[in-house]
This record gives sequence, C-alpha cells and structure tokens, in this order.
Amino acid sequence: MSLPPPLPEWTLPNVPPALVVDAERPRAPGHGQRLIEVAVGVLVDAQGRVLLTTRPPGKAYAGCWEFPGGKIEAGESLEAALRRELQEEIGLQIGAVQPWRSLVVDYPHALVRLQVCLVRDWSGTLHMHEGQSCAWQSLPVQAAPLLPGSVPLLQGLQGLVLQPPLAP
Ligand SMILES: Nc1nc2c([nH]c(=O)n2[C@H]2C[C@H](O)[C@@H](COP(=O)(O)OP(=O)(O)OP(=O)(O)O)O2)c(=O)[nH]1
Repeated sequence: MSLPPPLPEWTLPNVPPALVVDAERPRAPGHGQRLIEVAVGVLVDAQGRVLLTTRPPGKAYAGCWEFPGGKIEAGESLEAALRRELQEEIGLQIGAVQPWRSLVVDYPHALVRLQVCLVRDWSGTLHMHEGQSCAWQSLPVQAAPLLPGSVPLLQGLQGLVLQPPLAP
C-alpha cells in the first residue's frame, strides 16, 4: 500500500487543537490553515526548578509568563531553533536537549504547535535581551499571569519527576 505524500511541516488542516484560548475572540481568515511551529525550552536546574520569562512588550499576551523559545524558521531543526532563540532572548548557550512533547494551541493571533524540549545543560549568564523578567520557579509555580499555552506544559511537568543531572 502506498502512503499519501507528507504534508509540508507548516500546514496541518483539520487537526483539532489541544487547547483553544479566548475562543470568543475573532480569528483572522485563514487562521486555521497555517500552523506556526514554536521551539520551547524547559530549563531545569539542579534543584528541579524551571526557568520562566515574561513575554516582551508589544507581543501578544505581553507580560504573561512562559518558557523561553520562539518560532522555528524555515529549514531549521527544533534543536537549532531552540539554540538560536535562547541565545538571542536570554543569552544562554544550550547543550543537549531532550524532546519532551508537543501541543497545538489555537490563539486569536495564531495557531501554534509548541515543540517542547527539556534542557539541563547550558552555559553563559542569563541576560534578558528583550526587556523580559525571568524567574526560577519550583513546581507548582507561583508566577502569574501564565501564558495559557504554557499551563498544560507546567501541569505535565508536575507529573514528571524532574531529576537533577547525574553528578560527574
Ligand atoms: N516561547 C514560548 N511560546 C509559547 C509558550 N506557550 C505558548 O503558547 N507559546 C506561544 C506564544 C506565541 O504564539 C508562540 C511563540 O511565538 P513568539 O512570537 O513568542 O516567537 P518569537 O520569539 O519567534 O517572536 P517574533 O519576534 O519572531 O514574532 O508560542 C511558551 O511556553 N514559550
């Protein structure tokens, strides 16, 4: 049996989002036809805390707490996108990443697929290049307001044992 040709990575018609945010707000025409791929990094420190940052002024849901990350560019791998975004946004150079899960979220501004990786290995000093705030948070996190799409990720993390890295 021959399989149908794969869809381009950036289109995903008729796939129901896992989460619809602000459903009462209008969506632009064609909104559901374009899926924006987003690389999201969950940095976990030796105490099992995770790094959250606020969304910069001028972006949708500005001021909400999220995990660092951003859109994957055409032709870019998830890992490369995450490495670039974390360098650009928070000034860290990440090592190996562990793909964890993905989640489709329907926002009024965009339909996005979050591709989430756990990151335990990085170097450099945290520097917020886009005017964000940052906070290392133990689970359950106290930071508020949270970006709606990040809430299920935080809930999932809570069920996951956040193991500190093995001692050398
Ligand atoms: N970085 C990040 N984005 C998230 C999370 N949860 C969530 O729903 N999102 C959504 C919000 C945005 O619609 C999308 C990320 O897009 P973005 O606009 O922040 O990406 P970017 O930094 O590449 O931005 P841009 O300047 O290129 O527009 O993913 C999260 O935990 N981290």
